Amino acid sequence: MQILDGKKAAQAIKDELKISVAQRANEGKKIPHLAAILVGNNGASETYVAAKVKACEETGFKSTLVRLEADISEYKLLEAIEELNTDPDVDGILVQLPLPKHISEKKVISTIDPGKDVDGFHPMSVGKMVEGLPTFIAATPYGIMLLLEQYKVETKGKHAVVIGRSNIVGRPMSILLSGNSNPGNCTVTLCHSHTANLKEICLQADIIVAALGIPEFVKADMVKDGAVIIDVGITRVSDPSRKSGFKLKGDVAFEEVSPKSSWITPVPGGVGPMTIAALMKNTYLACETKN
Ligand SMILES: Nc1nc(=O)c2c([nH]1)NC[C@@H]1CN(c3ccc(C(=O)N[C@@H](CCC(=O)O)C(=O)O)cc3)C=[N+]21
Repeated sequence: MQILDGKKAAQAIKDELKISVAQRANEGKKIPHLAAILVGNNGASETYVAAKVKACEETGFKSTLVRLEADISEYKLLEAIEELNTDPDVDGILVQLPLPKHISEKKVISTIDPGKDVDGFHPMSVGKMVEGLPTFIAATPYGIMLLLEQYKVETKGKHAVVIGRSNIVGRPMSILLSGNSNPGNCTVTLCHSHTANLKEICLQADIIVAALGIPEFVKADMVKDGAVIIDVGITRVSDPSRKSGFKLKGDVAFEEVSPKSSWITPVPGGVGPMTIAALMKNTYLACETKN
């Protein structure tokens, strides 16, 4: 068993970006600027957005955090996005999900200027990704691809089983892994809550991407010897022995699954930090393309 160390790989990406940004500054060029919108004060969202702002500071990016009340109207939120769309200094826009129930996430995502869509959630970005055209790729699937690349994990000809069909992780992941480049060239099975014989399908997997959001769902008896395990889950479960009152659990039962795996991502320290590194790469790309 070997660890796919997302924390380390993410640091390497941020170090590279930091040098590129310093070089741009030296040449008198514009520095990347990420604007994040946070609606309400969901605890997990606060943590993630704070981590994104911190990553900007570490790499020399400019960042702006726009905080809006949980009861803001959809119209007001769309206005805030339009303002960032037209601000020439802003390169990347991210609206932290999930949003309050009264706001349409689809409408919000579609309002973001596709040239600034560093989350890669806009239908235009998704369409380009499906066609294999250069575009912003959603940060979590992109981060996973970068991690596989960094550790030179062989994917060609492998059977990848993706569990979870969300627009932000499972579905794009299935498309990227089946793509005609490296990493990729997998045969992909996309599983979800209505999949019959999930255990049997998982047992055939050379690569499992667990992105369903149920803590410790993937058990040892679902995993073939030598499989590569990518754990996208990050559920907060209560743990009174900790200062924070919770600990993070992945979608994989790490203790029993890891001995069977060839490669495995830990939680925390796996996919999470790579998500942020990928977002930074997208923001740098947005800046470079525009300026
Ligand atoms: N518009 C939008 N874009 C996103 O990219 C987005 C989003 N909404 N909503 C929620 C998910 C989740 N997400 C994570 C980012 C970092 C960590 C991360 O850094 N995790 C650390 C631990 C952080 C902690 O202590 O909680 C780790 O796994 O090591 C996790 C999850 C981005 N998402």
